[in-house]
Amino acid sequence: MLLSQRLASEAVLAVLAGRNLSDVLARQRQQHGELEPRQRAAIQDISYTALRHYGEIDHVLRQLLKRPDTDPAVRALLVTGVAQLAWGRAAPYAVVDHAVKVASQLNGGFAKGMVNAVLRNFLRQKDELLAAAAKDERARWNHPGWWVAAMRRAYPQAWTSILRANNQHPPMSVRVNTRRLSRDEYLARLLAVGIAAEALGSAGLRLDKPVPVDQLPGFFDGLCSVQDIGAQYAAELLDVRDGMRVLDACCAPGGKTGHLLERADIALTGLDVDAVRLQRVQANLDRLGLRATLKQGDAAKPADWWDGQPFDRILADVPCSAAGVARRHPDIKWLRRPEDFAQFATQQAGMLDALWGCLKPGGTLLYATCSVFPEENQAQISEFLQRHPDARQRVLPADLPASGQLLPNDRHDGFFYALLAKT
Ligand SMILES: C[S@@+](CC[C@H](N)C(=O)[O-])C[C@H]1O[C@@H](n2cnc3c(N)ncnc32)[C@H](O)[C@@H]1O
Repeated sequence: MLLSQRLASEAVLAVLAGRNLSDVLARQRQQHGELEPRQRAAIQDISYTALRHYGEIDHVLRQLLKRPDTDPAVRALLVTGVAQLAWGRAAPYAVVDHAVKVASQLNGGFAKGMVNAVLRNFLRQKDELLAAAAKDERARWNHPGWWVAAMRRAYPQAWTSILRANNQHPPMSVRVNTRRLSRDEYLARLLAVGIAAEALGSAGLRLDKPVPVDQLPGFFDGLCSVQDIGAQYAAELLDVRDGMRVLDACCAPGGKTGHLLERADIALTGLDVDAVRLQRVQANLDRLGLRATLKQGDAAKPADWWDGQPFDRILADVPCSAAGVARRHPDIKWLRRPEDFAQFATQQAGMLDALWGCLKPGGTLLYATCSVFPEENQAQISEFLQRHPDARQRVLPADLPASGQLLPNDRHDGFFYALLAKT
């Protein structure tokens, strides 16, 4: 556990310094080839728990630390230690003992005694400290105050359930490759190996409990993909038909690309600005036995990659704050800044405007984000409609909220969809 605690605290330190948790964990795995699967799982578990509860932990540490200028590496070690003591399964004495050993390796070990004292004080006063944290808004909701305020403004009824959902463990869902077998046939195969699931949507199954992908029957042979139920609406909404020319404009890692190709025999171009992420799209298509033309390029600059032949359908699954999937990436809550939204909005508007020019009259563009912030969603679309008199926003099918805004819950993540028809 010593190495797991050290690497988890280093991951939290990196996130608090502004880095993306998935990237940091991936880098650690490359650098520490010796890590066993259970250690990798422990590092992920500790760092995710620490960031899920960071508002509370930060509040607790402000009470326990005498000096506000604690060394950041030592503080990150305390953050992970408190997370383990409050929400972990490891024996408290082992957590404290190992944290002290990690501290002895940091900067000459000056903080050993302090780490020991702070963690023991936390154990002694845990209930009172957590009760005090529950009275502070940032700590109680484990979100930055500006985020809490924004959700309250945008969703006067639902804001508490959104924030609560963001702090829960996400559900795991699969999409059945219906070119190979039906949803119900795959459900029977899951049940046969003891994996219980509920059918949702035309190809979706939400598992009662997450499982490693290698336990999913036929996963490596392309019988299914792991994909949130909310994300599975995209391909359904775009309503692709045999023979259509389709552009998946921000396609990596290819979750929706695969789904579009499973639904009809289409000529699909998958575009992404990130060449490394495009390799994952190809790997996903290979696993599913599907084909697309993949191109690296900027969706806002069609002149660099477009042959001038208009598309019947365009999926614009644009980069966004990812606030709707914060429970899958708990670092997001602490990495985003209010000023990021103006930048996202400018980028999204640039892509939408450019992609609109690539769509056939009579064609449809689906704008999608995994966000719950209105400025990236309907506000963005309302401005787009002002700029483009040849665009109409279509009514969504009745099984989706009329607003297009899916909020995170126990069935799916938070997503936004707007279907735009070109007259
Ligand atoms: C939300 S993700 C797409 C997820 C994908 N559609 C799926 O279902 O698996 C957004 C993607 O947009 C890509 N991206 C960011 N800026 C871009 C740009 N200017 N042009 C094209 N792709 C871009 C990112 O690399 C990222 O892969």
